Amino acid sequence: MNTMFPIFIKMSEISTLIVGGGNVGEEKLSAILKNSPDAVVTVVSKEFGQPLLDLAKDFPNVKTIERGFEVSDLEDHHIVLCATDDYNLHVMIKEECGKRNKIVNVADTPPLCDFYLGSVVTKGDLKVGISTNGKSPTLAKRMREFLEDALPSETQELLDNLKEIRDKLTGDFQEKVKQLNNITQQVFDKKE
Ligand SMILES: C[C@@]1(CC(=O)O)c2cc3[nH]c(cc4nc(cc5[nH]c(cc(n2)[C@H]1CCC(=O)O)[C@@](C)(CC(=O)O)[C@@H]5CCC(=O)O)C(CC(=O)O)=C4CCC(=O)O)c(CCC(=O)O)c3CC(=O)O
Ligand SMILES: NC(=O)C1=CN([C@@H]2O[C@H](COP(=O)(O)OP(=O)(O)OC[C@H]3O[C@@H](n4cnc5c(N)ncnc54)[C@H](O)[C@@H]3O)[C@@H](O)[C@H]2O)C=CC1
Repeated sequence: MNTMFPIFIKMSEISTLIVGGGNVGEEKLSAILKNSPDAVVTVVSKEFGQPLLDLAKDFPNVKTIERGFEVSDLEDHHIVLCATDDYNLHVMIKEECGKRNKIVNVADTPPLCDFYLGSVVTKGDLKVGISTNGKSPTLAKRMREFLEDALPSETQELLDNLKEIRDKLTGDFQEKVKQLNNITQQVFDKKE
């Protein structure tokens, strides 16, 4: 059983720290920015790979700091992603995050993670997050590809129409729920 609880975070409202600016750091930054171009991210790394620097330069809310990690780096951030090649550093960061009530992801060490990244299917405003409980990131990727193809291209139009209807509905909460359930029932019935 997958007991993780998925949430959708407004990455512009919180501050994220990535430790390590090599390949894995670039992959994690890229995953964040693909979803949330407005994310506020600081990357601290002894050295940076060129791909990360090339990516970061187009995003004013992404800051790169070229030096080793310092425990004080944790203070200004809500979530932390570790992507260095130093396992002992990751163990230390996990421990220091615990003391400060910060949540941490350690890319290649699931037991040190408080949260996992997921595969993400996006159709306009619709977003579906996928987790395999850490069992197979490759299956998560394949499921994303499958759902990207399967979801109808009119999904955004449907959402825009429903938003318009939702804004115009009157009556009490129960009545609105009933009307919206009826309307969406018709949409899904038509597809069968
Ligand atoms: C636990 C987790 C923690 C975390 O990173 O958050 C984790 C851990 C590990 N990943 C590893 C390897 C790979 N990861 C990918 C890809 C992705 N990995 C992602 C998430 C997660 N990866 C979290 C669990 C998610 C879940 O619950 O399913 C995705 C979904 C999201 C993202 O990273 O953005 C993204 C797909 C995005 C997309 O395309 O949709 C590929 C495939 C590829 O790149 O094509 C491979 C190689 C093939 C393979 O191994 O499967 C290894 C072994 C490292 C080694 O061998 O040394 C570990 C460590 C371990 O498992 O022990
Ligand atoms: N590259 C990949 O696709 C995968 C890598 N891994 C593992 O993930 C880890 C990272 O991989 P890569 O990103 O490829 O390595 P990398 O060597 O490209 O990047 C590691 C980065 O961490 C930085 N760093 C090291 N110590 C630091 C410290 N004390 N403070 C701040 N920054 C520090 C380095 O300067 C470097 O930029 C490795 O342990 C690797 O085995 C696991 C799965 C896949």
